[in-house]
Amino acid sequence: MENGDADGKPKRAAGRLCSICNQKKPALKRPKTLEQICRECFYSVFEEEIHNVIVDNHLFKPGERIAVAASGGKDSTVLAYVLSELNRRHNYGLDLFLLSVDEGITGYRDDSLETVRRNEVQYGLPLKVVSYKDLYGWTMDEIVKTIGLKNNCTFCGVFRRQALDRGAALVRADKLVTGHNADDMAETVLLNILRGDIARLSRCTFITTGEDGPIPRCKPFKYTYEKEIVMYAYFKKLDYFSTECIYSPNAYRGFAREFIKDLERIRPQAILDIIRSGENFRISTSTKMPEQGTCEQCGYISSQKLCKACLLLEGLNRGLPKLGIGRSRGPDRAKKDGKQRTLLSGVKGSDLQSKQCGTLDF
Ligand SMILES: Nc1ncnc2c1ncn2[C@@H]1O[C@H](COP(=O)(O)OP(=O)(O)OP(=O)(O)O)[C@@H](O)[C@H]1O
Repeated sequence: MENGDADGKPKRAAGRLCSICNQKKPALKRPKTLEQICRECFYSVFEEEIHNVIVDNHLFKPGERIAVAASGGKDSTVLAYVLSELNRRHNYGLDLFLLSVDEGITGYRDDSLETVRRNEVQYGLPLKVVSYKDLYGWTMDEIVKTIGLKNNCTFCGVFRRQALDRGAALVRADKLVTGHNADDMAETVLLNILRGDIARLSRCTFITTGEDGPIPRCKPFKYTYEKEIVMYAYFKKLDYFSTECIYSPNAYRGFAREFIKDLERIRPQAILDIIRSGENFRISTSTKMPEQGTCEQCGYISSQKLCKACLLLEGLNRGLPKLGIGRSRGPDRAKKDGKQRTLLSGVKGSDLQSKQCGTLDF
């Protein structure tokens, strides 16, 4: 029996000492395992789990330039901090820097970018900012004025994905890392099941994606719980921005989020189980998948003639902002749908099948 008292009862049961080091008083109940542990042991398991994920999945090679997609929020702030610590401690030999996208959302992104600018100094990581205005000629404030609140996340998700790739190319990054965490991953698995989106379901749990695209993206927090990220940021007193986007109610994802939180309350392991079931999902080899090519207009990867960003931009610039919105329809369905043809006159049939909103893709 470990650490037995004279009466034979283990000390751990009394809950007086950290269940890892058995020396210090516990400071928290670890959300992932419900163990009572001290602060130092929490830092160490939190950081070492991330290190193990990095090593086991061969995420980086020495000498690589790594862009940390930094929004100023808790996840990417903790990611930038922990990666720079691990890089030093384990000699990864990485050249790290911060990459931020300014979507042009007054009262939200301007404030969070201030946080990233402070992080640049605090962590000694150079920062590059790219903006929607420079890349696309539109800010999100202007887009929302044109299209209203509904569907604005589609524009933002598609544009951000491409903006991060373009920013990473500008600074000659070898890889991009994002702060997507285990909760985000489990939500996305659920959402892709609910939508019946087989293609995305099969790839949304990959730790690295886009190896055939402009730049590979990695998610070192794939198995890291959101609650632990918040605790880590809190105990370490990291400087991050915690306001929600003013344009993003994102109700559908919100339901999945609440459901995951309910499951977590009953059984914390549920988050990892959902990720594992997504990982074990296999598509029949006879299922036809979209072929990847490049956009005729901008040269970005696309399975259609025009990439989704160009299609959305074309709609905005032509005063038809709904042009690229909505789920794609097969050509037969589109042919039968007279209304659709009128709205999309001048746009070729295949454009209707452009990729959907990037928000369900990591
Ligand atoms: N404007 C941005 N600039 C750079 N990276 C971004 C930006 N917005 C999101 N990201 C990247 O995408 C990840 C997921 O973003 P999302 O908005 O879904 O998350 P979040 O959970 O609020 O993350 P965070 O706490 O880091 O803001 C972020 O952790 C970050 O790495």
